[in-house]
Amino acid sequence: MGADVGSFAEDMSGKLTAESVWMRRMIAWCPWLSVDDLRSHLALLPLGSLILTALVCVLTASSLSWLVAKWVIAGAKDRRGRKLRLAPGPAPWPIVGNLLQLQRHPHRVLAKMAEQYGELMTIHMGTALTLVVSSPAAAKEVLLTQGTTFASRPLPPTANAWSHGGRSLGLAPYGPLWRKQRKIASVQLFSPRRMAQVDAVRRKLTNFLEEELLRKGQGGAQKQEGSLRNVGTKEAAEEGNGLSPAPTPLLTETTSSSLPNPVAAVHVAAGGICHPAGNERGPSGAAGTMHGLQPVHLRENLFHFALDTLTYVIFGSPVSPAMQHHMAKAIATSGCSTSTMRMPTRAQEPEDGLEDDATRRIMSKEASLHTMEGGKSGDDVKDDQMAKRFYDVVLSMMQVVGMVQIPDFVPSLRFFYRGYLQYVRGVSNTFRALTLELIEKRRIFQQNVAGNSGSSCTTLDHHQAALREAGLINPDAMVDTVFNNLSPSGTSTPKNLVASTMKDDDVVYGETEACLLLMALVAAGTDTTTSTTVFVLMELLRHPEKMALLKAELDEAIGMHKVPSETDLENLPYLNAFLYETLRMHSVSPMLLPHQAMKDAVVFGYDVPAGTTVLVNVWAIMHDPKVWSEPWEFRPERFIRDGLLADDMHPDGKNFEFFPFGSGRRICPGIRLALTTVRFVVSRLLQRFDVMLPPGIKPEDLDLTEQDGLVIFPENPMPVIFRPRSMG
Ligand code: HEM
Repeated sequence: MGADVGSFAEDMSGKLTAESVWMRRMIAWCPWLSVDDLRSHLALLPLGSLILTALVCVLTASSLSWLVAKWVIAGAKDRRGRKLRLAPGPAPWPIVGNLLQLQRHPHRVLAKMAEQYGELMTIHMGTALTLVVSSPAAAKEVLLTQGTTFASRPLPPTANAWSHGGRSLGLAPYGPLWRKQRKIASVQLFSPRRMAQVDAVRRKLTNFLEEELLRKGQGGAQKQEGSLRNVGTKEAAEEGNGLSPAPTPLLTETTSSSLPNPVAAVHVAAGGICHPAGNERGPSGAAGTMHGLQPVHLRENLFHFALDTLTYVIFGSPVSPAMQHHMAKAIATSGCSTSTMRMPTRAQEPEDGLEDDATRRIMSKEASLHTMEGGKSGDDVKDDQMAKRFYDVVLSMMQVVGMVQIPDFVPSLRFFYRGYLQYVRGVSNTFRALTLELIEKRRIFQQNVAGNSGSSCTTLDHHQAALREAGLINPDAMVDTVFNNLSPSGTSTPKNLVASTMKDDDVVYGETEACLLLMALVAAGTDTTTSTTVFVLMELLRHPEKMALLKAELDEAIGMHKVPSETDLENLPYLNAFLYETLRMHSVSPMLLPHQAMKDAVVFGYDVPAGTTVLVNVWAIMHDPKVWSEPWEFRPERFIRDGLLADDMHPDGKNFEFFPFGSGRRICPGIRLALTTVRFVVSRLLQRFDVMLPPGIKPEDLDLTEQDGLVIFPENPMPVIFRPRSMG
């Protein structure tokens, strides 16, 4: 160092500038630096000082904003000027508050924060004061003890645009309109009578689902009429059903080794990487196949199943392409002349399972209950794509309404947001148009039933009779009661049967409100059930030994062939425990839907001003080691006591350690429908199939990380092989 300083002094002799003084100092402080080093880096000085200045500015700004925020929180006052005592929480940034921290997996981030700040925590979603609830006791307090105070919903611009100003059941503020919608839903959809209807149609639709999964697994083109109904049964063996018993494997087992990543290979085999919207296109390759069966993506198939169940009960008929096919078949086999009807065969279908355009036209024209001779239904092609359109619209809705949208909470940014809101309104309007289409078709159908007494087999009443007989038309759909007097154009306010029986008629309840109610039921009932079923299947695949236990329980109690009744399934401890454990691990609505304080309140000594958004982090509670031992372990056994399902562990909203459907006034009204549906589908699939991972994939390869949205779903769902058990 001495030499360096000496040479430096020589070089610089005679011009001892401020710069050289600075260099000397640097060398004195940092003995490892040489003069050459410093000279070569001299050019970087301006950049360095710029960065330093920026850093200082950022630090100063954040400290100041932190102080300001602290001051704002500490100084928050109520309307009477009284100083508020808010629950503690992380310091917010100016303008955006804590939003930037919540961009991915907000339920997990908030659970982590709650470890530091406690069961009640204040955060700022932009300018919106938000209370986060993360313990059973606090959840009970806000959802039950003070349930009325917190029963409302906040309505940020996205939700507002989606729900036409909060007129949709799930997003409506607590008040007369919500009460009326909820009551109509309870009486008209969730009544025991209607649930019996659901049970009947579910049995039928599950058969079709099984067929569809097998058809897709076989590559989508094999002829399989009636193939599955008998799979694995004695009758099948007698009939020589092509699949049973133990047919010769169609292909030698293929592994995905030609592709470097087995998981990627499987997605390719199942029709491409499964993007968030669930790519369910037909199989296109042999990688990942087993006994000639290819892996099938689950989301769209299960979604169609849930959608068909609901559209049958609500609008009178299923809408998925597969069901359109079955309806066409029912008409064709009913004795009606087929001269006007070209029956599509499965072999004609393109691999994605959607029929070609000509077939679509035929099916929508001839087979759909919505379409009658004389073709009043308008666009036939659109008709047959209805399920796809529902699927797209519900997924878009889950994404737009479910994600944390910064401008929702930052009014000053809304100007840049108008295009987005336009888009949300567009999605909502598409949904509404679809719903109105179904309502209109039902109206035409009913008019025809009333007015058509012709007996010709080419008239609609013949088709309808055939479909009724096949159980594919619902003679008593919910929409008939909700809209008992639809106008032909569907635009004027219908007289509403239900409305006239309700006491709180002070509320406007017209076509828009009725339509939004039906939309809410379809939206809330499809993706939730689908996602839960997918998570159950994924957990079964992740735990083969538990799948074996569950199969053994089903085999022993029900056998492989009997269609179980609801009571049969309700009484199976392991099946229910498995479902509950899945709901605990992967509650598809991890923070329920947001609630809102309707008036000033005090919770556990903390002030909660009117208008505060309340997020109940049920995911955090169901993963809290203080509440659940080893919460990260998947252990259905925790729900079983003395060999029976523990009766205080039901997700009916009474147990605040386990309430994936919420609790109190806004509890999910579809709880029973959801539980019976998932139970039934899972049981039927296990009775009929060996549900398997594609070759090369190990249980531990399964990634169940959640994809964010209003309803969460596995980000990378694994396609699955459904092998008829008779082949095993
Ligand atoms: C596994 C399936 C399901 C789960 C996990 C689930 C969960 C939930 C949750 C957590 C809420 C919010 C509760 C709250 O904010 O306190 C909710 C609300 C709702 N759910 Fe479900 N749900 C499921 C299936 C269904 C089904 C099948 C339907 C109907 C067809 C349905 C209809 C609704 C409606 C209409 C609401 C809004 C209730 C209101 O705001 O008053 N859900 N659901």
